[in-house]
Amino acid sequence: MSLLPLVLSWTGLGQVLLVLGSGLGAVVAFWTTRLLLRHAWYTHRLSCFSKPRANSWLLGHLGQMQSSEEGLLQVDDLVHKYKHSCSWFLGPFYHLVRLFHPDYVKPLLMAPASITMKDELIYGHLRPWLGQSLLLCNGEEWSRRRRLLTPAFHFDILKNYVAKFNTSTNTLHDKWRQVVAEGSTALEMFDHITLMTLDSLLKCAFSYDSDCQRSVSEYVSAVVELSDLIIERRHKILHHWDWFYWRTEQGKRFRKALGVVHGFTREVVQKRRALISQQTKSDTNLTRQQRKKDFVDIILLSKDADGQGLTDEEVQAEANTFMFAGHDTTASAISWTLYNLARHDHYQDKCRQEVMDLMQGRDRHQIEWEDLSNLPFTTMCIRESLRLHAPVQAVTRTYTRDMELPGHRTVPAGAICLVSIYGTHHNPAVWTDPHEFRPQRFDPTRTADRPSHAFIPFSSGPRNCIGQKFALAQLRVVVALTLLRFRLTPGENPDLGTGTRPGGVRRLPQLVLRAEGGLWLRVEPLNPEELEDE
Ligand code: HEM
Repeated sequence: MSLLPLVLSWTGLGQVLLVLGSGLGAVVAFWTTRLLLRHAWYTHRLSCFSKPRANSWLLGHLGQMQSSEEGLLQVDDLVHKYKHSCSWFLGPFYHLVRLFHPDYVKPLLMAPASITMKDELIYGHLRPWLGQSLLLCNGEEWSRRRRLLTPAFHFDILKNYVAKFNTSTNTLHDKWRQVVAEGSTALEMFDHITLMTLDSLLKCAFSYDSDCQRSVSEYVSAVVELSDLIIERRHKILHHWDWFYWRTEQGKRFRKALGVVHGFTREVVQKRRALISQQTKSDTNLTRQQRKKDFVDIILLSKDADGQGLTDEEVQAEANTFMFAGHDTTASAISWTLYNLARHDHYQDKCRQEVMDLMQGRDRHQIEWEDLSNLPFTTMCIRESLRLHAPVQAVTRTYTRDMELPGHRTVPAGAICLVSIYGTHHNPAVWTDPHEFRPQRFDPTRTADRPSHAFIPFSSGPRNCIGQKFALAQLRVVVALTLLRFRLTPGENPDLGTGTRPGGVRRLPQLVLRAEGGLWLRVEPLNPEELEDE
């Protein structure tokens, strides 16, 4: 065999490789130059903001942000030092402005939705689960959906949910009594309360009684799994790359849980659509009214001015979002409120007295819609807890045009604005002793004492939380019924001997604010024999 063809083919291959190599080199050089120029441009445009010390001119603050107690203490330091805002960058890729003063936050949150975008860095991983839903879409598409969904959160609809909140809370309390009777001294709040919020959301969204507080529900387990996996994905930089993620163990688990959740929602929506069209054929006023009973019904029937409604896929996306956005956030808010009341027994007693006065003369513990506005002090405690332990720590936005802020500072179009709810709620320029639990701050006669955007647990402006009235109603029902039936005191994780120490917990900012090792409280039934009958 002659060596000549082999040598020739190697030479040819060498040439091909040389051409490919130089082509690839040119592409890499082009993109690197582009990235560095972009980096230089943003660095220049953001120089009007103070910049905390970075790791290097290229890596910036990469690796400095932590999802832990230390991360929150770091925000406290930034707020203390920079008062309103600072710039921050993660390698040459992401350029951020961190904002933590009401005067700086306000122009951004109040900007028209048409120029406001949700950035993919924070929200992108939710897309496979929630699709192009209200939480994630932008521009005209967002406006259309918000118009179609707003009726589902009207007072007249929320009223109907209050009975469901009572029922789910009763189940929670039955479980607590049982666990206490079996000898447990302390309970982990998040586990119990997350199941309770999922239980009530399933009732409100789909009229579905999952019994998930007492038995394992495949759907509920899948929702919890998806929430956990999203947090895990955020922390692993390689997992941000879709192609890689879907091949990992976690990616496969995510897909499996997604199958369960999407399958459930699809089935409910399709069955309900069929039921509605069947009922439309035999249309009477009665059937019309019966139909408008849960979230899926309402959004299936919702129509634009031009008579267009949402498709089945769009309804599914919104129902998934309702479950996602509603369960962890409300569970966090309820858990932290109970924790704060456990640590301040004089406020707990005062709230309990308020609820007992309200219940006087009634033969059963049932909070009605009309009662919600008659719990002023309890509501103040809830608001103060939402300030001190805001479930959502920050929201991020980008803008399609430059945004003017006080002090002649400009955020250039495309830069990520990280609005720190935690920082704003703990800014000493706005709140005296911001780390103290003081419900009096929310005395209705004192609202004029603080700037309009000092308290933003539900964000603000056009993209604020559509579910805030729903959440506040549920919070009041759960807190009121809990105080009627139980005395709360700080407890300890029996396995670790840590948890809710008198000195406080280590906070854990994930998708929502949680506590490392859980939030442990002692729950002591107040009138066991009377409550057995409920
Ligand atoms: C205490 C409980 C809650 C808190 C603290 C909370 C907080 C928030 C925040 C901060 C946002 C803005 C997110 C962003 O801009 O990226 C938001 C948006 C949203 N929330 Fe809530 N939320 C709560 C409960 C709920 C509930 C119960 C639902 C539904 C049942 C819900 C549904 C939504 C939706 C759909 C959006 C997106 C609105 C839009 O972009 O137009 N939330 N929430």
